[in-house]
Formats: sequence, C-alpha cells, structure tokens
Amino acid sequence: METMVDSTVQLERSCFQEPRQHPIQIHQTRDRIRCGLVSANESRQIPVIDVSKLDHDDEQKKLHFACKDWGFFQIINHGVAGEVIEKMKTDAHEFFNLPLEEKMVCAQASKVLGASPHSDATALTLLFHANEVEGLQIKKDQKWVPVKPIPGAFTVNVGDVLEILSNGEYKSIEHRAVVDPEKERMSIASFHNQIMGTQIGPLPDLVKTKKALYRTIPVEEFRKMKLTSKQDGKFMIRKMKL
Ligand SMILES: O=C(O)CCC(=O)C(=O)O
Ligand SMILES: [Fe+2]
Repeated sequence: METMVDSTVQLERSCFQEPRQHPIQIHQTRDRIRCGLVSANESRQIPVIDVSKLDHDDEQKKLHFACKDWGFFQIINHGVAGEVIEKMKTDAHEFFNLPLEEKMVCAQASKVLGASPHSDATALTLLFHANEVEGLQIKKDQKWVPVKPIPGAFTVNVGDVLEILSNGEYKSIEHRAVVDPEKERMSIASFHNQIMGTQIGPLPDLVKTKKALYRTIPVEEFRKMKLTSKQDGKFMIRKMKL
C-alpha cells in the first residue's frame, strides 16, 4: 500500500502579492496515515554536486551525468548562508504550528497536492529538508531509493520541462514521500518554471540532427493541461511525447 503525506500546504507566492514564478510547498508528514512496507534499495545514493567547483570540467561532467542518469542530486557549498537556512527551518516549523484557519488564508489552498508517486511538472525543483527525518524516495531501475539528505544541502531534481527541453537527455524521475511511523517530517519545495510567453519543447539545437521526442507548446497551454489533468506519475511527459 502506498504511504501518503497528511498535510501539504502550497504557498504560492501569489498569496503574498508577488509574481508566481516559484511556488513553494511545505510538506509535513505525520505518523497517523496509511503506512505500508517500502521495498527500498538502501545501497545506492543520488550524486552530490559541489556548486563551488562548477567552474571545473570534472564537476560539470558530474552534473551532466547526474541529470542524465539520476534526475536527482544534492548540492553542497551552494552559497546559501547558514542563517538563511536556519530561518527557513524556523519559519516552516512556526507555520505548521499555526492554527489551521491561519494556514489556509492562501487563495490557492484548494490546489493542495500530496506526495504519492509523481514527477514534477516544473523545470527544476529545489527541496530542502527542514528536519532530519527522511522520507523522500526516488524511482531508480524500478526500485525506490531513499534520499539521505546531507545537513545543509539542497536536493535538486530535473522536472518534466527540463526533460522536454533536453529532448529526453535529462530525466524527470518519479519520486514519492513516505511516512516515518515515529516522527514528523518536514520539507520545503521550491518550484522553478519557465516564464509566461515562452514555449516548452525540445531546444532547437538538440533536434537539428535528432528527431524531436516531445511536442512544442506555449507555457500557458502546458500549465492549463497540468491543472486540468489527473496528476498521476509522469502524466505531463505522457501528454507531451510524440
Ligand atoms: O516532501 C517531499 O520530500 C517531496 C515533495 C515533492 O515531491 C513535491 O513537492 O513535488
Ligand atoms: Fe515532487
């Protein structure tokens, strides 16, 4: 049986009268929910990219292969100050300690999502583990691989849009969040998308000699399709495949 998160609150920046470029979700996973056995492959781990070394060929290659082979990686030495990270954690905890009515002021609250198996219909997702409890798992070679967050690191994943832009070279990987029977888990996801008025499709340079594997459509149409579709696994990739 799939495990599920019990409470996910989507904090679209529009709630705060700012542009909606990077919606943020805070996930809180508690113990009361349907909980099942997880057949996880503990022996493998997602790659770790050192952002401070990205001007070197070796680290760039590592990043390329991380996007190609895993679609998921952690970044360290990313330059986000420790105080900023601590503030994110305390804000997330304070937010979840608010009474329910106060959390639901967001006009987008009806679009709350869970973390059953899915790929992100974003370009890139940055995920921060706001406490030490694990729960994120990614699908690798038909097995669920648990992500072991490095303290202070961000987990990055290639979203459907990047898979499409790269004409399938980079992979948007299915993932899910499972519950810990003992402890509460909290994570903060920040979604990065293309701006309105642009197109989503394989980059022209990549399809000069190769066949395009996905359709090209305006961002607006992509978003509309995402909101009106049943959100199941890699549903946007299925819709965009040629
Ligand atoms: O809670 C997590 O770690 C996963 C969240 C997630 O997959 C998402 O928000 O798209
Ligand atoms: Fe996700």
